[in-house]
Amino acid sequence: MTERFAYADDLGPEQLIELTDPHSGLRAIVVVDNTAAGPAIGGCRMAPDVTARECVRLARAMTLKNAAAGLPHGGGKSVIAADPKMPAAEKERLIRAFARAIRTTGSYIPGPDMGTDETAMAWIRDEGARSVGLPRELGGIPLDQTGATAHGLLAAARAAEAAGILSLKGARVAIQGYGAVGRWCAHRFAAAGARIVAVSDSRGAALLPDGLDPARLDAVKAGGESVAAYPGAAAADSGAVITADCDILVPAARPDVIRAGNADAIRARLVLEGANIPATEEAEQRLHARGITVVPDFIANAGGVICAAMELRGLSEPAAFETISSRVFANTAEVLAQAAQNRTLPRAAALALARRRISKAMGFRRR
Ligand SMILES: NC(=O)C1=CN([C@@H]2O[C@H](COP(=O)(O)OP(=O)(O)OC[C@H]3O[C@@H](n4cnc5c(N)ncnc54)[C@H](OP(=O)(O)O)[C@@H]3O)[C@@H](O)[C@H]2O)C=CC1
Ligand SMILES: O=C(O)CCC(=O)C(=O)O
Repeated sequence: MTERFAYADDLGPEQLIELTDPHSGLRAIVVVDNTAAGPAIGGCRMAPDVTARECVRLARAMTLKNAAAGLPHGGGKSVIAADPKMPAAEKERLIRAFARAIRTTGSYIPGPDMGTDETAMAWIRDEGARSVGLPRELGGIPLDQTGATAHGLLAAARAAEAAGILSLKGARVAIQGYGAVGRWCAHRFAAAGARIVAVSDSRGAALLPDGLDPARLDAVKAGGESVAAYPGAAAADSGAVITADCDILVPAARPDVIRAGNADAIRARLVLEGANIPATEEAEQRLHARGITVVPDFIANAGGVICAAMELRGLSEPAAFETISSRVFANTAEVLAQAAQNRTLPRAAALALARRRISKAMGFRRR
């Protein structure tokens, strides 16, 4: 029996649920990690190669993220094992089957994540389940369409700038992933005076030391091509972005892309974790030893879930965005200051911050 509880520790997970439906072909996992602070919020991911372990790790990242951001929410996550690029009608059928299956799975509220978007959240709501990150027409603040997470990542960069790590103006930025998070990062960092020197998607990368224009990147993607087709840029493998010559690296795609095997080749001075769990523990330690600052995922990419929580409370879009920048800036500043003072990794400082809040919330529970 013990192998059934291989993931359990002092925080969770409270629930790990496998969902299958032979009729629709649904195969999904929901993990509700910890609900001491309130109902669990976390994205619903669709990818062909997701695992239960990945979902457990992602749900834990949400527990830490929501606590660090001071939200009255616990952490959860769900993964649907399927190709997100399947025909639209098939995808809608699968998401709707997922929604029907989670109507009774307790305390979990999904939002958009890799392979899902605002429309998917609307289908979930339409099937009678809860969801956040809804289209405006349903009273939502569409967090992917508005770039909520990138807004927070820029605030994290500004906090790093205030801590004297680098200057944003003229900084060379490399971004892995050109979806909801990566694309908006390109736009926001470029607007803040940085230069986007490398970008990738699932099919390849584009590198241009003089700078890629986000509007042209959008046009390339809108034409159905990979960013690697950007006119005048050097095309490379998707992975090339990780070790590109840059000042700021923003991984904004898959887990564990920064690992022992490539950590020593990273040339950035600042890594802002836009993706969830993009670096292994060993890799973060190696980067720290080389003087590279890593702002951990659950601090840097909290913009999306802050937006989702503000939507649930009926706040306006400008108020939600103001909350994102102030909370992500303050948390990043605090984590960097604590890490410098205690000579620890920023992740260690961030964990201490989040765990303090979770412990307090858990202290109010019946024993
Ligand atoms: N959406 C949000 O608000 C939030 C998302 N995150 C995290 O950010 C990450 C990205 O999410 P999101 O932007 O929503 O996802 P999307 O599905 O919108 O976009 C994912 C992007 O990653 C690209 N991609 C997939 N595999 C690879 C690969 N192996 N190498 C390079 N690029 C790849 C995709 O390529 P292609 O364009 O070819 O499909 C696409 O451009 C995830 O880790 C997610 O959990 C974190 C906080 C909030
Ligand atoms: O609810 C959301 O979609 C955003 C939260 C999320 O999944 C994340 O931050 O990874």
